[in-house]
Amino acid sequence: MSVLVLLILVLGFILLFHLVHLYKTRNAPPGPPGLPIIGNLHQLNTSSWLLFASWRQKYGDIIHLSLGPQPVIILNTHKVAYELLDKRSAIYSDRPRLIVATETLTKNRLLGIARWGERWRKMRRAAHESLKKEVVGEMYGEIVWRDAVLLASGLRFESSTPAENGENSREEVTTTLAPPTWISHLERYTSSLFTAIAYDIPPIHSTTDPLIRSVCSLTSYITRATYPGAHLVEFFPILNYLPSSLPSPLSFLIKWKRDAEDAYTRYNGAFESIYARVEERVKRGIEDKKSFARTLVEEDEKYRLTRHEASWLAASMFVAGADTTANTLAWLIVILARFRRVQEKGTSNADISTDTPRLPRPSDLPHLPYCQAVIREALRWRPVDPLGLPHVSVENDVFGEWEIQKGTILLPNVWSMNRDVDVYGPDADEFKPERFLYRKRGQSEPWLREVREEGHVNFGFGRRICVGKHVANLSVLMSMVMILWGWKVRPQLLNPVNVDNPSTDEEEEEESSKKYVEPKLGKDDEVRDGVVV
Ligand code: HEM
Repeated sequence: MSVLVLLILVLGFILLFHLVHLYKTRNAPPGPPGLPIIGNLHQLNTSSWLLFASWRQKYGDIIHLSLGPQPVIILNTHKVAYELLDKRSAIYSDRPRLIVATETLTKNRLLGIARWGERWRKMRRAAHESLKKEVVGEMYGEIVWRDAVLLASGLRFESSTPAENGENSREEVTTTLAPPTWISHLERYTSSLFTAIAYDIPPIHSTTDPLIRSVCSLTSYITRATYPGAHLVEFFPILNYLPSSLPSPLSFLIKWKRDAEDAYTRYNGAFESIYARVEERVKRGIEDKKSFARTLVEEDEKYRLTRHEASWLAASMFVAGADTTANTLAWLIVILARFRRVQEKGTSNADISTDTPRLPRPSDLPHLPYCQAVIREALRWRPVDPLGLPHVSVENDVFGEWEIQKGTILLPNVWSMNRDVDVYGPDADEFKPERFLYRKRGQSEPWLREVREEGHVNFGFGRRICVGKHVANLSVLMSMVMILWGWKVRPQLLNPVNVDNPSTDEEEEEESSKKYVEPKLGKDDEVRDGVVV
């Protein structure tokens, strides 16, 4: 009898919860129906951007979902994203409450996931002023160049075999790198670059350097912790009140807390001590190159950051920059290997026309429109952040005929926006750098088209737009140009003949390219734990 009463009570509660939910969302934008309590949680998968894009036909540009009690809105087009996230950014610039990643692991001091408020504003201002387009080239151009040289030359030292010298003075070398190796080169490069930008520390040469491991481990901890469904406590915040030491068998309920608190102590110690070293050098008047941390120390009166905030802000640079940039470069390598024509055009654009062959310099980059177009197209075509970063509304709002409740999570579907045929035309799915180029009458060389936000939305929106986008563009372009200048990138051969088939005959080349292992460009194989793909 009592079991029956309990069952009726539970079912009654579920029904009541569902009715309240339906009432609250009666004016929300359209979306797929969900189940009581869990809403649409069961429909999410590891490439939800594809699912959301497919829902566009049925429900439209703006779609409402419920993840448990959490209202979520998917923005599938530029138009709705600009209307809400750009034009109304005073309402839509908070981040979701993340008990593990934001509150416990980073104490709300990591800029990318910090909640909207006074601390975020202070940190954002300091970051914005030190990473503006006008200062980036001048402050970090040399560091970016040095690390790009190290990346291109570093690729040479694994299983390199000198080939016959060509007629020109460049020695030709063939290197075969398995994916984990070339990807770890990219990770070494971006960790080295962004720790140098943050603190002006010497370049890191080894892929197994402890600093690299630590940067990668924090980034992957955060990306895993921010993925929806990663921790039960995000759906049941009451678990946050359990003491850190629960006896077994209940201790698993609180393991996330012990792990995140220990990790916070470790990372905080490392970030504060590296920042204190920069402070010490500034106080002693030691002349160093510019670095982000150095600017924060020198301008501390202006920005009014505590040391705790400043040291986490400096760390925010490499946490936000290293993984995104390494993955963008990884896609570029796949693209260069896959599209030979693109590589050839890029190489002739990067082979700077001087009489003496020399390494490309940052000052050459504005004169390489084809290479710039390749970067834009790579970001558009294979966004490393297909669902951007979530924004949260801080007020109730009305958009057209719909209501958007305070506390709603808005997910910009970058993937869908970057492939919108209404914006890019019927060839939106194709990799085509030429879409960003045009020719002036009477001139043979192409020019880079002026387009809004470089023709893609990978860097996000409104007041939370990527603060490091100018450094990202500079470093990705410099390193790609350096790789093109020094290397030919080829997929590994199934049959190791014709590595560099000099044939110019189209058909023969087409035939020989069938012997290459096609790099996988499937839609389902691209997820690497978390929000960065
Ligand atoms: C290709 C590389 C990169 C991509 C695709 C990328 C993308 C993004 C995106 C989508 C956001 C969130 C925007 C939004 O909320 O609407 C973001 C924020 C951010 N990015 Fe980047 N980023 C890249 C490189 C970098 C680099 C190199 C740095 C640092 C030097 C950096 C620093 C940041 C920071 C600090 C934030 C947080 C801003 C805030 O929340 O106020 N990013 N980035």
